[in-house]
Amino acid sequence: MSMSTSFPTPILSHLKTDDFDYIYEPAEDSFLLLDALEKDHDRINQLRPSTCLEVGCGSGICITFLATMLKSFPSLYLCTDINQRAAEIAQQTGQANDVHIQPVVTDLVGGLEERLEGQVDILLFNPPYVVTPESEVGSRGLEAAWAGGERGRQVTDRLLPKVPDLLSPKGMFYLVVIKENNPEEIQQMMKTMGFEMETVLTRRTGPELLSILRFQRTTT
Ligand SMILES: C[S@@+](CC[C@H](N)C(=O)[O-])C[C@H]1O[C@@H](n2cnc3c(N)ncnc32)[C@H](O)[C@@H]1O
Repeated sequence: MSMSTSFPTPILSHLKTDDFDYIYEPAEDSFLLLDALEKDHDRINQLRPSTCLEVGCGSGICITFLATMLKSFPSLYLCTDINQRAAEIAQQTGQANDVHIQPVVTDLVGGLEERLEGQVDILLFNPPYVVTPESEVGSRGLEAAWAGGERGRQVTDRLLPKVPDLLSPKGMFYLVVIKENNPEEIQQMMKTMGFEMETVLTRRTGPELLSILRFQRTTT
């Protein structure tokens, strides 16, 4: 039986206004990902996740929300960010919400791949998805939060080939995209790696048509 449960948005009152000069301030994309996780609560619960990983955690709002949602499971909540300040703040966000998350400062999942091989039950990525000149990609500061280069896919496309090695057999990968990222092409790329895609939620906010995509190994 499916139960509709509502989980609180993580407390962020420990953040100061000037923190957002350095890290990504949660916005509609972040909140859409929270809504998608809440919508998928039963599905995620059934997986009994023991290792969850968010790439590009920023303030830590998403991985903290997931940890809060799954509080009854003893699970490892890891997150990475290329921005050191984001990693520091994400840890504080976990503490402020009474959950333990472990941030790592690295590029995508650099240094963790071997250790996490086949272990990740839930993988989250709200990437820098805005279409920008290629030259704007590669910062370790605030620009890294949105600059996605050509079609807004430069960073996302580096993570996709790593997903099959990271995910556990029933693991699920949640990805935030906008229409300009060409989700249909991402679907095809992931299909060749043995994954099927479902769109969990879609929402228009201003000029952005945002979607949350869920990938899981194709069942035969
Ligand atoms: C759109 S923000 C999302 C932040 C947060 N997850 C949220 O939803 O509010 C993208 C995040 O990815 C991080 N990021 C960008 N490139 C990265 C990379 N190569 N490796 C790890 N993190 C990266 C940025 O620093 C930023 O915190």
